[in-house]
Order: sequence, then structure tokens, then C-alpha cells
Amino acid sequence: MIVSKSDILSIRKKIDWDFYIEKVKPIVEEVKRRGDEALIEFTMKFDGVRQKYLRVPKEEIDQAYDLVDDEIIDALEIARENIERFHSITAVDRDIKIDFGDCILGKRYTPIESVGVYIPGGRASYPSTALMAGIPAKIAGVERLVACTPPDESGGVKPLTLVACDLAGFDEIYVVGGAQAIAGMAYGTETIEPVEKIVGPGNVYVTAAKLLVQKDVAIDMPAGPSEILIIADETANPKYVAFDCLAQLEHDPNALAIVLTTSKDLAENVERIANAEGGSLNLENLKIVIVESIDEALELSNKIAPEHLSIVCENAEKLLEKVKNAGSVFIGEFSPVACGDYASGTNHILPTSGYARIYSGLSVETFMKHMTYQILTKSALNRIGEAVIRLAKAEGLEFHAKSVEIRLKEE
Ligand SMILES: NC(=O)c1ccc[n+]([C@@H]2O[C@H](COP(=O)([O-])OP(=O)(O)OC[C@H]3O[C@@H](n4cnc5c(N)ncnc54)[C@H](O)[C@@H]3O)[C@@H](O)[C@H]2O)c1
Ligand SMILES: N[C@H](CO)Cc1c[nH]c[nH+]1
Ligand SMILES: [Zn+2]
Repeated sequence: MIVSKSDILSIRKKIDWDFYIEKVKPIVEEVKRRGDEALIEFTMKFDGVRQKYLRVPKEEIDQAYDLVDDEIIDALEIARENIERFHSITAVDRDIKIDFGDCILGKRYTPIESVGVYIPGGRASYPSTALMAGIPAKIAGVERLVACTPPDESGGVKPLTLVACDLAGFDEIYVVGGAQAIAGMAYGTETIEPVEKIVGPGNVYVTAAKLLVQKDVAIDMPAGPSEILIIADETANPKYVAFDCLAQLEHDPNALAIVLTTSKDLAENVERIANAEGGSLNLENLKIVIVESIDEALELSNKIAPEHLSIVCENAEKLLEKVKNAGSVFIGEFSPVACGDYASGTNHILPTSGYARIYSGLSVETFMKHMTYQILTKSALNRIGEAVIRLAKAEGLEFHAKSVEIRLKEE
């Protein structure tokens, strides 16, 4: 568990995506070829149950409210309110129209019309993910919002997940998980109409399937097994650090927790507490490294690009500006990742496996695209026309040049 610095960067090589893509390829091909029949067969094979139905009927969703404790519904409402507030305020999907005098240039956002959300449901169930994806999607204006989630033991969907989907505004809910769900949403079956974009987290099979289908359908990002990296000095509470690690490790045997600390004492205490409390988890994936300085920790963290970065040391807030690559950052001892996972308001669907170097977490913009537009006057054409003609000719594109020349010649 306490490992040397040289080991730490090699951890990223652990998930071999090519290997998992090869594994899910036959599943995706079968669903493409045989539709619903394949969805049912793979569900029997991987989830060990037969679905009661593929699409959850409306009455079942309505009844779900009676099967969930009021206190849990209240908790969902608190989470929903905070997620909605943060996502509405931070949405940068603002249409812009600029009048430059002789021309108007602009940028206009429109929602993606149909989006499929994968809501995990293998080891744990994830009603929180329904909120994290559904709320920004509806703020963006997605018309057709589809959820796919694996069956519970009864072959249906857990009432709490149904309530969360309903509160978030999902239009269709299907009982299917894994790579077969991703294929169903990407290519369509007799029951599922294909969608234009697929978002949401999942295990290695789900994430590999998203990587595979992304040549045909847009995806958000690879959001695979959870990760946390904690930068801590001697002021950090070892109990808090240990439990934040265990919290992310409990998601998946492939989850990863890294602690980079300047304190040998802290390292030893975190190791001791994790061993004592986290016996049921894959503690092989908890790596604790003693570093020379907090700056060195930040440098390593930027290379690792963790899904969650927690900074618990003196002047932690000041360090934020040095963070280049991370999905979401948690600063100070009272900001456990679990709060971002559920209810503080930021999104928990985040890039993993080092993809935080190039992808962002889910937001309202994930569900939108923008177009630019222009309205040029004759004087704008006069102003830039000659330059356009020269550049078009230099590229050997005669008709581009001509299309401007003919306009310039006309009085
Ligand atoms: N990065 C994020 O934003 C984020 C957020 C939440 C959860 N997560 C991650 O989501 C994941 C949830 O995983 P889970 O397993 O609990 O649920 P899941 O729904 O992702 O996966 C369950 C499905 O995996 C498929 N499957 C299982 N074994 C298989 C096999 N051998 N071959 C092919 N398919 C197989 C089954 O079809 C099953 O329905 C965890 O890794 C968790 O860390 C990530
Ligand atoms: N930690 C997960 C993202 O890696 C999100 C989550 C959902 N529920 C609990 N946690
Ligand atoms: Zn979590």
C-alpha cells in the first residue's frame, strides 16, 4: 500500500481498453443484428435474470413513489435542488450576437434532440446518476431523454432509481445494462429508438462499449471505474483521508485511490485505518506515496489526471490554480468527495483513467451544440472580399474566389 514514486505513474496502464473493447465487440454486433432478442439473452447471461419488460411502464413509475421512504425522496429533492442551481448558474450556453458595424456575427446554442443516459446498476444502484445526467439534460432542453439501467433481482428497476429518473425528467426508461444497453441506444432495436448521444458512467464493459460505438454516435467521455487522488500534509486527518479512499474504492474492484503526502506519519496512519476498516475492498488499488513537497504532489497529480482530486493541506485553496488536470476538485477537510457524489451540486459524472487531461465532466453544455452565423453587408464584403479572393486563389479554389468576385463587381 505504501509504494514508491516510481510505481505511481505506471498505475494508469492498469485498464487495458483495447482488451475490453475486444470483449464487448461481439455483444455490440449481436445487438445490432438481433435487437431485442439479444438484449434479453445478454441480460440473462450477465445479470442472471429475465426482464419483466424492456421499457418500464408508466404505472410502474407512478407506483414507485409509494415504495420509497419519504425521507429518501426528501434527500433526492435536496440533491436535485442543489444540482439544478449549480448547473443553471454555470451553464455557458449563452447565445451571442455581435454587431461589428458592417456585419453581425453570432453563436447560437441548440440542444441535442435525443440523448441516452447509462445509469449503472451492477454492484450498487445509482439513482444519484439519474439526477446528475437528467437535470443538466433537461436544462439544456433535450427533447427525448432515455435511460438504460440493469435489472434488479425482480427483472425490473429499483423503485428509488425510477423515482430519481422521474424527478429528473426522463422520458423513457429501459431495463438493460452493460455493453448491450450501449449498443441498444446507439443502433436501436425493435423497442429502443436509437439516440444521438450517449452519456453516463459505468464499469469497464460499459465504458469500453461507449468507446467502441463512438464512431457512430456521440459520447460524453470515458467515465469508468471511480478514482480519488488525495494530496495531504501533516495537518490532514488520517481518518478522513482513509474513508474518502475507501468510499471510492467501494465502487468497483477496478477503482483507484492514491494518497500523496509529505507526512510519513499520515501515510502510516491512513494505511492502518484502511486495512482495519476496508477489508472487504480491493486494497491493492490503494497507493500511498510519500513525496518531498506539496508541489511535487501537484506535479504528479497533474500527470495522473485523477477523476477526483482532494487537497487537504495548509493553504489548500491557493493550490487550486496549480491544478491542471482533474475531473473535480475537493478542497479542505470538510469537502468529502461523497458530498459531490450526491448533493453539493457539482456533477459526479467525470472522466477517469487519465482522460481528465482532455475531457471535462458532465455539464449543461454536454447536451448542446452550437452553430455560428453571420450577416454581412456590402461594405463588409468590400472590406474583406479582396483578402478572401487572394486566399482562395492561393489554395487553388477558383470557385470560392469567383463567388466573391461576382458580388464585388455588381454595384
Ligand atoms: N466516472 C464516473 O463518473 C462514475 C460515476 C458513477 C459510477 N462510476 C463507476 O460505474 C461503475 C458501476 O459499475 P457496476 O459494475 O456496479 O455497474 P454497471 O451498470 O456499470 O455494470 C453492470 C453491467 O456490466 C455487465 N457485465 C458484468 N460482467 C460482464 C462481463 N464479464 N462481460 C460483459 N459484461 C459484463 C452486465 O451487463 C451488467 O449489467 C463503477 O465502476 C463505478 O466506479 C463512475
Ligand atoms: N463516485 C462516483 C463517481 O466516480 C459517483 C457516485 C455515485 N454514487 C456514489 N458515488
Ligand atoms: Zn462515489
